[in-house]
Amino acid sequence: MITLSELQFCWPGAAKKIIDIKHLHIEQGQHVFIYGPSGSGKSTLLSLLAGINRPSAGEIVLLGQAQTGLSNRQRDQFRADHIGYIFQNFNLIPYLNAIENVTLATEFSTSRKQRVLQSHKSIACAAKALLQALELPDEVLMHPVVNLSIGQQQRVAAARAFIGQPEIIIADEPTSALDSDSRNRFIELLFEQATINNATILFVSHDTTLAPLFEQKLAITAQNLGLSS
Ligand SMILES: Nc1ncnc2c1ncn2[C@@H]1O[C@H](COP(=O)(O)OP(=O)(O)OP(=O)(O)O)[C@@H](O)[C@H]1O
Repeated sequence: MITLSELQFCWPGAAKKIIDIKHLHIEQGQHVFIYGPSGSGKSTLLSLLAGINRPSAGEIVLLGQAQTGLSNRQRDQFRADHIGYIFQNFNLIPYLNAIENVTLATEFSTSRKQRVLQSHKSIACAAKALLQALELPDEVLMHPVVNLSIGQQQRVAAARAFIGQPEIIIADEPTSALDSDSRNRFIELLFEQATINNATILFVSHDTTLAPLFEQKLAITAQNLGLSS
């Protein structure tokens, strides 16, 4: 569950607010498509939700936890425990293999590690199962990810976001380098994993042909923000 109230954000030195949201509520488990023109503030909004930047005013409540009162360290821990982030450029460690890249996400969160070990005999086994569910071929599991195709790296990035069942998955234009068949299949796989965990997905893309796949659409423009179903 995500609630934003009177949320404002202005980059230091900028003349006007880039984010100005009166109220927004997203129920747990929703798949939300966030779109808007280049420069409208989509990535800025994600950085606020992930606690990377702090709002200039207003409140973000994630999973019942108000984020404003948290210290930087507490926000970092909250992110490690509850948020899986799929970056546009994936941010994988190039010389580590696929399984190592995925297990890394649990190194910063005891709760994610414990959740994994409730259902798997090791973190590596869980990483392998997730990568297989996301259709990464077995023969590349042990290759350094720098040698993987873009579509394969994207699956590793998704598995890293999902391991340990974080409640919120943030995906910032993760499909921009893919053809339309691979794009749709990747989104289907994301939804399958999210449904297993009842995770909320916040998915940013320029590609509005993807919007019908999502239950909710969030349009961001320079002036306003609206949610539709
Ligand atoms: N670190 C920063 N410091 C100052 N201004 C920034 C910073 N990051 C982004 N901005 C500004 O904030 C505005 C919104 O940028 P943002 O990256 O959030 O847009 P976006 O909608 O994600 O764009 P795109 O679709 O091109 O990725 C832009 O005017 C940008 O120049």
